[in-house]
Amino acid sequence: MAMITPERLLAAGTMTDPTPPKLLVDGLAVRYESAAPGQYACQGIEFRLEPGDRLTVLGPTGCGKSTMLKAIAGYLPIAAGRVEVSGRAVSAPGQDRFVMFQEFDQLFPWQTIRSNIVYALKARTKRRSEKMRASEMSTRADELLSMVGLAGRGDLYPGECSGGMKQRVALARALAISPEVLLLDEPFGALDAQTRRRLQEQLLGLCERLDTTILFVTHDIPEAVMIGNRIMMMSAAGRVTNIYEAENHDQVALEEHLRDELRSNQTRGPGAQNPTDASAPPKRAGLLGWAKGWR
Ligand SMILES: Nc1ncnc2c1ncn2[C@@H]1O[C@H](COP(=O)(O)OP(=O)(O)OP(=O)(O)O)[C@@H](O)[C@H]1O
Repeated sequence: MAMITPERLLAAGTMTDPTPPKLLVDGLAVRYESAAPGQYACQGIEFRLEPGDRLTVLGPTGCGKSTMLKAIAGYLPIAAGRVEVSGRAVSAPGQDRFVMFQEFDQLFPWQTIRSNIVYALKARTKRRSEKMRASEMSTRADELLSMVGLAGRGDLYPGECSGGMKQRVALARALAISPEVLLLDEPFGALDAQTRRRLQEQLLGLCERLDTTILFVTHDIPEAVMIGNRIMMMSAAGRVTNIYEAENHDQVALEEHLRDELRSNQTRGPGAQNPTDASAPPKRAGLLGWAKGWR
């Protein structure tokens, strides 16, 4: 059974923590307009991430992982609960969050990959009212390209890049924006196994180096365990069933356990996406900020 530590008491809001978490998701529920009354794509989602946390999200297909991510990004309205970044409520997209999707076409095709990154640097300096000369931006863009294994390739256009290269550029661009929270929705899903592995390693290295907070949706259990310091499992009903602290578990045993849990979560359990009373807010998961043990 999981111990109640001071950290968990803090997380549960029973003590006062002066520093707001990097990302707070508290009782989040999202409903599409076309859905039946009272039917939520995800509901009762609760977690909090501190700087440098990497939460990976697993769950059966259609359980609401992308929906949750889009709501956190501010692209979808919140039906219940709240989302905060560093204590600021999220109600629309903002530069404090950056989303990276699986599609390779997030770059401006008419600009070189270096210019794509310079564009992001301009956005960041404007947001922070910083000053950076054009030559500095160009140098910084080349540094970022080197960090993702694309040294000396800055003059290429997106149309001249492979899928894996474009995802590297997208990653470099995300890092150039330097968001408070990086949201990734199966970013490497369409890549071959070798490229995927290399990008996973690069992402992990960069996140550790830059202390980036990430929320990473994936279907791939080894990827979830490799990237995440926390792994969140969702049920077909769009609810959180468990959050694991990766470091507390043997990697192989955890992967096996997650495989079993994912299999049993395929079936829609009690409290599925259809609370009977449409006006009532969906029930909370009761997992805010702490990881349920499974041993
Ligand atoms: N634009 C939309 N309009 C209406 N319903 C939607 C829309 N997008 C998704 N849904 C529904 O919301 C639910 C959750 O979908 P979502 O894409 O978030 O799941 P997911 O867990 O990310 O799926 P997958 O693992 O297959 O990518 C599904 O029942 C889906 O049909």
